Order: sequence, then C-alpha cells, then structure tokens
Amino acid sequence: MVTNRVFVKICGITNLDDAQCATALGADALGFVFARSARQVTAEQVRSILSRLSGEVLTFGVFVDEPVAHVLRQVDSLGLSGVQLHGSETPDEVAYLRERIPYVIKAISVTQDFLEQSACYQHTWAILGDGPVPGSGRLADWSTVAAQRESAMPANDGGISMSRGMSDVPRPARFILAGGLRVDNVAKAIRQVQPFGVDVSSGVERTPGHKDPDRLRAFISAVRGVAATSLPSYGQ
Ligand SMILES: O=C(O)c1ccccc1NCC(=O)[C@H](O)[C@H](O)COP(=O)(O)O
Repeated sequence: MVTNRVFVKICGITNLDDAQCATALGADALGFVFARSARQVTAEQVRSILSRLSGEVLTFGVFVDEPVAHVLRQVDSLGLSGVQLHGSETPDEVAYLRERIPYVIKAISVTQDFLEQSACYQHTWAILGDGPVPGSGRLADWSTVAAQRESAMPANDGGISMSRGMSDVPRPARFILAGGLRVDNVAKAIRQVQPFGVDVSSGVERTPGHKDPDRLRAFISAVRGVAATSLPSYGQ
C-alpha cells in the first residue's frame, strides 16, 4: 500500500493510561524502553500494559546493546511487534533480528556521515535518525538530514534511495525522524525532512515517564495537519 500519511511513534511509554491515550489519539506505534532510563520498564510492566491495551497499534521494545537472543526472547514472550535498537548493534545482528522480527528499527544519531551509516543497515524495517542523546529532547540536526536526503531520491517504499554521486551506496530503509520533536516544531520538521515517520518521547511528557494527554493530542494533530499533498508517497 502506498501512502503519504506520516507514521507516528510515541516512545517511552511506562503505563497503561499513556498507552491507551496515545492509541486512542491515533498513534501508529508505542515504544517501551528496556534500557537504563528514567522511562525504563520491566517485562512484567509491559506484559500488564499489553494485556489490557485495545486498538490497533504496533509495539516496540527499545534496547541498547543487548544480546540478540535476549531481544528475541523478550519479543516472543511479550508478543511485541518489533524492536528499536539504540546501541552499537552491528549490521549482521540487525539482519539476524530482521529475519525473525518483522519490525526492526535501527536508531542512529544524526551526524555528517549519517546517510552512509544508515546504508550499512539495509535489513532494517526503518532507520531512526535521532538526536545526540536518546530520550533527551535534544534536537537531531534536521539540516544535515535534509541536505543528505536532498542528494538522494525518495524511494516508493519510503527508503532513501541514493542518486547522483552516491548511486553505488546501498539503499537503507524507511526514515523516521526523532530527537527533540515537539508540538511547536514537528510540522516544520516534517516539511523540511519529509520523513516516513516521526518519533517522540520527552516532547509529549509532563514529567519523565509520564505523558501529558494535551501534548500528545496536540502533537499528533500537528503531524496530521501537515498537508498530505506536500509529502512524498511511501509504501507501508
Ligand atoms: O528514552 C530514553 O531514556 C532512552 C534511553 C535509551 C535508549 C533510548 C531511549 N529513548 C528513545 C526515544 O525515546 C526516542 O526514540 C528518541 O530518542 C527521541 O526522544 P526525544 O528527544 O525525547 O523525543
């Protein structure tokens, strides 16, 4: 299916109320941070949230440098849709997980060689371009992403298809923008970067680990408010 609807993932969910609120407001995905964090959750907390969550939403476990066997066990035992990897997981580890899990997101901090780094992870479902510190609310450098994407052609499946001088660099996956997104900057970021999706955590929180329903509503509505005609079409 081809769409220009921007995918919205709400990360750092720690409780059922926030999970239900984000889902009811139309989030496409939720993220549960298993890594050390102010938003860290246990497998038991996630199991309890998922057992009471209704509605169609993808669920991601967020990991940093965990052994792949552990990641797989968590996904299987909790019934997560996918994983988001924020450490120095290798392309081989990511490929191994993608053969077994349909939704694998590799997070990479946006730097000057961001596009080359992402291209190493061809087997992901999506690449997430993050700010310098995950979950910190610090902005990813949109101009770097936008400039690098300008030297690339959007592919039908939402990938960053290389063109011109970079045609020999393999094409990475869908692109999700994260890092410091908030209600007052997300529309501008989408217009500038034209991502497949956006991911937010601290920008919709009241306090670390607790989402603010008004901020959630305003954020999702700001994303949905970006004129679809101004965006490229992506495969889902
Ligand atoms: O949230 C954390 O503390 C965290 C810790 C370790 C790995 C990942 C983590 N979060 C990932 C995210 O919440 C987001 O994908 C992303 O970094 C955006 O965060 P924010 O700038 O707060 O919107």
